[in-house]
Amino acid sequence: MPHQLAHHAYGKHRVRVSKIKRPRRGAASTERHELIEAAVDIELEGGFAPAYTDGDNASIVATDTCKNTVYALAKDDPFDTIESFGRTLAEHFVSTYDHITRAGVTLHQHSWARLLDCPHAFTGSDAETPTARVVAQRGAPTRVEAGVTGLMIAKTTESGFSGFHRDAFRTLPDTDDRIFATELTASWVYADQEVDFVASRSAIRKAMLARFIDHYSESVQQTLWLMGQAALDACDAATSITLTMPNKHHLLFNLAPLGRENDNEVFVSTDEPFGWITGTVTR
Ligand SMILES: O=c1[nH]c(=O)c2[nH]c(=O)[nH]c2[nH]1
Repeated sequence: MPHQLAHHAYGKHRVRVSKIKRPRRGAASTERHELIEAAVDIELEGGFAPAYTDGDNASIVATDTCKNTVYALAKDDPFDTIESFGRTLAEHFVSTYDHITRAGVTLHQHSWARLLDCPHAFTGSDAETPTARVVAQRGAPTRVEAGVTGLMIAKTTESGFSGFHRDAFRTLPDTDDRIFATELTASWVYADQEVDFVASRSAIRKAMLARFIDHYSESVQQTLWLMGQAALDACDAATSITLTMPNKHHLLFNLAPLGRENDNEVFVSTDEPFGWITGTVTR
């Protein structure tokens, strides 16, 4: 046979599920609710090759069934965190179906924060998104990663970029005072599953943000390295962390033709192209 199916996986993406949790039941207007919401991606690997190569669907757990599984288990599981719910889902697929060898579940949380002190009203924000990725694999421990994406951070000084490589194509001047703006994506791996996911997430987020502002940044690369170390120092349960920090350039606008000085005050923000900087820190 001239061709081989080198890799195959399938599942359902963007299954949007929300759950009202009612820790204390009471009258409708006073009962205190929690609202958790996520978009879930499911990817299954295993003995599905005949569906691709022979048109034999017998082994296929339909992507529609994958979708239904999310809602059924959202009912059965406490859905305390995206990490714990992701683990329930991933382990369900591997333990229920003999021919599924690996289930990857990725969750993006839509955060709802309580509106004033109302027991049943919330405000939402789509920017900073907590994430989780859980991989259950037959014969191996389940791997839980947690993270965040879309976390916008900026500082308006205490950042420069100088001394970088000189050659014929370099035009960027050295600077010792610039805007440092980025949209942080980070994900960290837990050593085992007996982790307080809420406390660990909070400690890592706080440590990364505190480190972002506690030094003069020589480059995005240096700050990424410092933030990664701070995250691991803040959470014994995390073994490694990957950060991605696009450089959201704010370029000094040339006001001279308009008869004005620009004393590091007026910038043009550009989306593209952007600097792309990533790194993984381990113990
Ligand atoms: O912090 C930075 N790192 C770079 O690698 C780089 N390259 C660039 O043009 N500006 C910056 N800034």
